[in-house]
Amino acid sequence: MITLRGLTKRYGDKTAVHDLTLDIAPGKVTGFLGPNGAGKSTTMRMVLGLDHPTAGRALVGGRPYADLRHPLREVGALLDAKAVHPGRPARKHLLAMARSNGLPERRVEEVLATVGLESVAARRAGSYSLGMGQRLGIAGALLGDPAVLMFDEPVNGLDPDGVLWVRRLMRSLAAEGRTVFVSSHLMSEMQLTADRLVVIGKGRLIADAPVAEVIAGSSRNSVRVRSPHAARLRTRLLAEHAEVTRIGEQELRVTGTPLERIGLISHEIGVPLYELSAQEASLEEAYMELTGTSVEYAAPAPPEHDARA
Ligand SMILES: Nc1ncnc2c1ncn2[C@@H]1O[C@H](COP(=O)(O)OP(=O)(O)OP(=O)(O)O)[C@@H](O)[C@H]1O
Repeated sequence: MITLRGLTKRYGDKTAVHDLTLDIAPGKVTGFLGPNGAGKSTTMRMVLGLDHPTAGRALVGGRPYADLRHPLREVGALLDAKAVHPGRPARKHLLAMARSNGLPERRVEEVLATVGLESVAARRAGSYSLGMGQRLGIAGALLGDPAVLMFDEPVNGLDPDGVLWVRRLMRSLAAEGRTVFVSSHLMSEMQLTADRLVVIGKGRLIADAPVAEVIAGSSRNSVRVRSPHAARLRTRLLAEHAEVTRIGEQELRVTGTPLERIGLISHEIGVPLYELSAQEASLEEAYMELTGTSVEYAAPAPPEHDARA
C-alpha cells in the first residue's frame, strides 16, 4: 500500500504537487497519468524519499521511506533506466545492489531470469539497447522481492514484444498481491494494463477511479443506430432531448439516451433497426477530456492540410 496524505511539493513559487491524498492499494495495477509536468515523477520521488515534501506525507506500508529498515525489500522502483553505470556489467550492478542492501546473491540470478537477461548479464550495461536497459531497471526493482513496486514510464521506447512483456509482468505482480503503481503516457497500453487510474494535472488530483469508471464518465460514449427510417427516429429522439448526430442517410450517433431507451422508442414508433450498438470512448478520449484544461505546455494545433499533398 502506498498512502499519500496532503502531499505537496513546491519549488520556489512553482507548485509541482498540490495536496494529494489517496491510497494506492495492493493487488492492483494503478496507472498514474497526467500531462508532461503534471507532477508524476515528483510524487514518485517523494514516495522513495528522494525528494522531501513541502507538506504532507508519503508512506509505504504505513511508514515513511526514511523509516524503512530494508527499503529494497519493501519498495522497488524503476525511475530512470539510464541510472546505471554504463561500464558495469548488468550482473555486477545487481550484485552490488544486493550486497549493499543485505539481499542474498541468489536473488540476482532469479531476477535476471525473470527479466530474460541471463545470457547477456556479463555485458556492460552501457552496451544495452533501450529495451534491455528497461529490463535491467525492472530487475533492480524486483531484487528485494518487495510488496510495493513503482515504475515510471516502463514501456518507454520498447518494441511491441517488450510492451507485451511489461504488461504481463505488471499484471502478474499485482496478481501476487503486490501494489503496482505505474506511470505512462500510452493510454491504449494503460487501458489494457491498469485496474485503476490516478490522473493528475498541474499537481492536482483530477481522477482516482477504476479504468471502466473513467471511460464511462466520458461524454464520447455514444450509441450507433442504423435504420432505413433514421430521419423519423432522429426527430423523435430530439423530442426526448437526446443529442443526435446524423452520420449518413441511415446512420445516427446518439448521446445522452441509453441504448435500451432508443430500442424501445424505435419499437414504439415502428421504426426497424439494422444496428443498435454502444460505442465506448477510448481511455485516450476520456483522458483528453479530463486533462484538457491541465495541459501546461500546449503546442498549437497542427495545420489541417497534409503538407505532403
Ligand atoms: N528539481 C526541480 N526544480 C524545479 N522544478 C522542478 C524540479 N523537478 C520538477 N520540477 C517541476 O515540477 C513540475 C512537475 O514535474 P514532474 O517531472 O514531476 O512531472 P511529470 O508529471 O513527471 O512530467 P513528465 O510526464 O514530463 O515526466 C514541472 O513543472 C517541473 O518543471
